[in-house]
Amino acid sequence: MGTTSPERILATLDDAQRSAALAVDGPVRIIAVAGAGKTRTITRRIAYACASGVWDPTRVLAVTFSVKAANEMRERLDALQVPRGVRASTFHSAALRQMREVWPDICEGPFPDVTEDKSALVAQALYRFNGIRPKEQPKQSVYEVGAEIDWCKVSLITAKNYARVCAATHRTPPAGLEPGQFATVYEQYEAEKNSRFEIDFNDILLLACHVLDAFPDVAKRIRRQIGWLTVDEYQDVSPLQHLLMTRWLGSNRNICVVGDPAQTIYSFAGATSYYLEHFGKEFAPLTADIALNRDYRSVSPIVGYANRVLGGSAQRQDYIRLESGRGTGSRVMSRIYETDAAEAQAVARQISRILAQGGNASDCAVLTRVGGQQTLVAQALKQANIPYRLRRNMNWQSSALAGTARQETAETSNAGVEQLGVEKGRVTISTIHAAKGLEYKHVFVIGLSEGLLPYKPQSDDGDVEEERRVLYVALTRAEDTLHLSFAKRSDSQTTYVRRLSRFLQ
Ligand SMILES: Nc1ncnc2c1ncn2[C@@H]1O[C@H](COP(=O)(O)OP(=O)(O)OP(=O)(O)O)[C@@H](O)[C@H]1O
Repeated sequence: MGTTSPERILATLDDAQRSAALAVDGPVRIIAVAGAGKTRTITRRIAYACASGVWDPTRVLAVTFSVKAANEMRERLDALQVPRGVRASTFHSAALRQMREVWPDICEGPFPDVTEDKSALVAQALYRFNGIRPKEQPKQSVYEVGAEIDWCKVSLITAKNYARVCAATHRTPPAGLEPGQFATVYEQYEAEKNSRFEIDFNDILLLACHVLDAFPDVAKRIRRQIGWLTVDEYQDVSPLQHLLMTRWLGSNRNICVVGDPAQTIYSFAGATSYYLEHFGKEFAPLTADIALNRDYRSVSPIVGYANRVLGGSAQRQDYIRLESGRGTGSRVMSRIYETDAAEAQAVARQISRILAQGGNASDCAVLTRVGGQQTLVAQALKQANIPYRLRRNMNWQSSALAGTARQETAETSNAGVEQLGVEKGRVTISTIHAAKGLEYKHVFVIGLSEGLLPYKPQSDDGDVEEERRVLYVALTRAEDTLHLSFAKRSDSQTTYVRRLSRFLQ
């Protein structure tokens, strides 16, 4: 395979992207709005530094949060003919690989198994606490307790500290438990896991932090493999991931972070844009601090709409205004329907029209706040003989482990493909969270009413702000046309009338 010349690698970058790619030493922050080409910029920065001989490819690590994003990065690096030694992976798979590699030097026994069934551990922990047999534990409680244990771990909160954190932050434990009771269940979970000689996903990172702290020789070996570290989606880093990042670096300052504070949509799971915002202080002085504000993805009416949604925020000073990198296009369409079924059928009709005009099904996406909204849309597309696939986000952390059979998102599809031919593909019906990082020519965002977006009118301002960012992520997936809608009632029998989402008023 030939190599691409350093200058050719930079050829398709604009001035701001180019200056980010040229800053190959020391701490670099790139704040990029949606569609600003951050993936393009960081992959070309890596390719340029390797091709020009400044970086040793075998010591380059780029981490991101999902298997999908890591695969995408690897594909782009391959396309740029970056030497194989460059690693693009998730935090979890990078840490797991390191731990498996060094384990024989620090421990006699085998490396523990990564648990395949966290719910079983949680159900067992609840059983030890309340005496209800694991199989009879309410599924919702098991899910919520599992999510809270994850949140504690990524937030670096131990069972011992949990009650204090709840008191200080007015946090309510899940499943009707008191803080002290939840702490007991959390302890039981840890005990059950240890007794099975298993670790969970967060333990991989906790273990890596511990090994890097406690075994200086091993730490030196791991750090030698990470000469240049790039962290993508840095607005979604958790305190645990940040801790690991600092342990990987040691005294090394070759760190590049890239992210968008307006796309933080995982705060509920412990992610925080704090580290992106404070990177300048933490790693001062920075070699480069670059803002990419040109959206190359969306036509200007969509960019204008996304700016309006962010502009309505009390935190708008934290977000960067988008500039359109493309010309003008169709205006954003907004519609109100009588019922959810009418909304779904209208979306199917509009997609039929796009297809009749020669469009591809794979260029269309219907985005929903929650998975439950997808059934009616799927039925309507099926009735209209339009092939589709469903994307739902699984637990975002368990999706972060590459090299297992796990998929980034749960995907199912209907069998109508032969109607259109494979080359015309399928319409994507996706939750907004699962569509993060993706782009489609035609996007339909449905259910834009109070209660659905923002999801459940929430009392906490922080939660509502996160919902605004979720909407922003949805809007900025669209390239050419954007269709917004909501239905007044869930069905014709319901008397409760929904109101338009506050974000669109
Ligand atoms: N300099 C450029 N010139 C032309 N097109 C560009 C340029 N930079 C990026 N693009 C295009 O803009 C779109 C978005 O780029 P990319 O997927 O790299 O963005 P991103 O910043 O990672 O997106 P997001 O954060 O919204 O997920 C892509 O279609 C890409 O090809």
